[in-house]
Amino acid sequence: MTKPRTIIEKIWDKNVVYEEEPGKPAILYIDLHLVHEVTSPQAFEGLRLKGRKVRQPKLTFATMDHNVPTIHTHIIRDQISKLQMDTLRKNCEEFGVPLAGIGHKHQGIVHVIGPELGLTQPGKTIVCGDSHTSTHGAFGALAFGIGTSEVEHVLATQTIWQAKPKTLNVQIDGELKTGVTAKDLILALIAKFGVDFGTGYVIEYTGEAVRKLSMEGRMTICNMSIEAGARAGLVSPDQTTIDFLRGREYAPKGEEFEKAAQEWLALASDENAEYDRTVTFNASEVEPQVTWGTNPSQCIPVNGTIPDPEQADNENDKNEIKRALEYMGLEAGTPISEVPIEHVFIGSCTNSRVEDLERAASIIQGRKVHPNVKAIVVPGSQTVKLEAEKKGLDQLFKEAGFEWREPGCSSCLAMNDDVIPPGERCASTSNRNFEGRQGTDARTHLVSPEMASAAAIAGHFVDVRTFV
Ligand SMILES: CC(C)[C@H](C(=O)O)[C@@H](O)C(=O)O
Ligand code: SF4
Repeated sequence: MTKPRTIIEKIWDKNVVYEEEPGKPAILYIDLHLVHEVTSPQAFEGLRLKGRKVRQPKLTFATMDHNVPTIHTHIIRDQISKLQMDTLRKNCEEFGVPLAGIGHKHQGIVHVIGPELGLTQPGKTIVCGDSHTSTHGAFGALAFGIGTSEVEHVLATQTIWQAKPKTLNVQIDGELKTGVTAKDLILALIAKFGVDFGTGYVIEYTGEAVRKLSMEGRMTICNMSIEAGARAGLVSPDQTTIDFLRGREYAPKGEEFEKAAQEWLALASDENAEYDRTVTFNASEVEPQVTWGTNPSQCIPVNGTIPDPEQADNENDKNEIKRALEYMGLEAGTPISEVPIEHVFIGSCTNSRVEDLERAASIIQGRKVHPNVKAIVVPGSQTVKLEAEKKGLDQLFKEAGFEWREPGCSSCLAMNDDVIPPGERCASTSNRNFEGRQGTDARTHLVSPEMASAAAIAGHFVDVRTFV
């Protein structure tokens, strides 16, 4: 009998091309290399200087997302953004890399378009010069972010040096309650175990609650694995995965698909496979979450109050809470539901797929965005935008007073026009809330799409379960 293996080990064994000795970095073959405008310019320049080509242009796919304006996509005011996008276009032309740039029907956030085009598939090793590459792990792919020099290495060789990852089983039992989402689940998990519990590991999310999640929900939790410090996060493929991929543009077709589906299902972790570490969590206990601080673990249920630094366990925590409260302009003991907001951002690679937008729209029910709030909805891709419009979601949002924008990273980070002004507060469906993330001195509160939508209408945080 062969030893039971986790999916992480199965993908590793399949893709290692050279391993000097166990424990030392090995050369890993990369099945898909995703590229965006921010982390690729120097990598292509490096190839040019060395007279090298892109080894596998067909396994490489580029898009534009971080810098893209979301009002008029062709009017790029920021010169650095413009340069990065022009450079990507030139590089893709010169090196023969497929590009879904501005104006292309597939343009969108790199981690949204990979799955929706079916480029992301179980068992693939996937890299991108972007930390949230972990999103693709939802399909049972080993997907992780790399630095710009590694981007150059992968472009040139289609391989990367990697140390075999340690495995962490995050077993999530129970069931999410009504009104509680995958976003609340991952926020509550990070709140419980901290922003570095995944450091040095690839997480596999297992358990009943994970099996019940849609692919969109799985993408949301895998996306935020990085905020728990992990190298990557993944979910073993099952029927939900297969059903999502069938018929996608780059997925195999006909009999090829059925054959691939059998191979994909066989990649799931074997029963009794051993992990380096296991933690357990109960989904039934999760409430809708709101972050109050400047990292994702500084998070409380919507009916909770802002923590008091005086009650911290130690001096270090006390100072951290104090500093976060100061930056966020919050007082200890205030119910988070009394905190007024000025902005709402529904978007980002965490929560900008059709399902997310549908869930956010379901909260509106004829109500209007609060007069003090500016709320924007930014679909993750052109494909999402089109599909959402077919379902009439754009109308629902617009009638309620939300702005309906063009796809891109937008307010997730302050790298384009959608910057939150200093001192202003934003309920955001994105994944990072550190100081300055959405703009200098801007204050970010991470929430689910439903919670963001409810906050837009109420003008402050509110429990979606009592709002409907
Ligand atoms: C710009 C890019 C390198 C960065 C990342 O790696 O994650 C961005 O996508 C982010 O979310 O902070
Ligand atoms: S949406 Fe945000 S987190 Fe995702 S790739 Fe863009 S900037 Fe990074």
